[in-house]
Amino acid sequence: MGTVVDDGKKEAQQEALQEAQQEAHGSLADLNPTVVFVLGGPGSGKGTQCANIVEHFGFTHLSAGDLLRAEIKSGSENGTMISDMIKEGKIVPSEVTIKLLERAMLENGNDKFLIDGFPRNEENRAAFEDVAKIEPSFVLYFDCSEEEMERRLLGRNQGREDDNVETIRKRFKVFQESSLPVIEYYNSKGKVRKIDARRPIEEVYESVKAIFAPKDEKAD
Ligand SMILES: Nc1ncnc2c1ncn2[C@@H]1O[C@H](COP(=O)(O)OP(=O)(O)OP(=O)(O)O)[C@@H](O)[C@H]1O
Ligand SMILES: Nc1ccn([C@H]2C[C@H](O)[C@@H](COP(=O)(O)O)O2)c(=O)n1
Repeated sequence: MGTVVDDGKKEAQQEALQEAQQEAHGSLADLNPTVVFVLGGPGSGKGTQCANIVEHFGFTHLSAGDLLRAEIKSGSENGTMISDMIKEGKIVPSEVTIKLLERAMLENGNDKFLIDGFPRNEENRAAFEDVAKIEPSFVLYFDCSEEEMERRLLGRNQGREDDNVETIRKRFKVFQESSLPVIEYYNSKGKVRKIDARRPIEEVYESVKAIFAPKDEKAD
């Protein structure tokens, strides 16, 4: 049985979700955007490859992690909670992340989005489906070994508070336990395009390109 505090928190989360639903029905449904989810372990190269796709295929890149970090910087009332969760490698409640994604999509003006690092768990996936009523066209999955991802993250040098060995290992565990089941879910629907992300950046991009531009079409 939940405590009064738990119940209050759940109620607030539900209210926030409902609010997001109301906003979304009117507008995201009208926009009816093309969405590609970009998933893979921390440091698998999602952001790096998204930058290439944006340049050649006219998508807008929305990184859930970047939106959450911007929310912390903005001084929002959720900032401390988001920051604490990111430092622990934990996944922020869906209603917070979905609101940020929704706002970013609606403000953007494009109708083709790469949504990077989302959905990160079943709660993210189900809540997004519920609120946005959007099915991804497909899911790009960058598959990489933990050893290689750790090497890349420790060399990333962007001053991220979660790029330290202790948090990186927690992020790997969360990826294994919570994010892989989401990839499995989409795989069972034939939506996953898996890419061997252990190779050099240019080689990985060759495989990415083949997915976005079928043989007889050329990227800009
Ligand atoms: N194929 C690659 N080979 C070697 N280094 C790479 C490759 N792809 C990306 N990198 C480097 O690895 C680091 C992590 O890449 P990137 O930020 O794109 O990963 P990510 O999957 O978006 O990570 P996160 O989920 O933590 O945000 C960066 O320093 C990037 O330059
Ligand atoms: N859907 C998401 C995406 C990200 N986060 C939090 C937890 C992650 O460890 C952190 C960094 O994400 P990244 O930039 O590595 O994709 O942001 C989340 O809670 N929910």
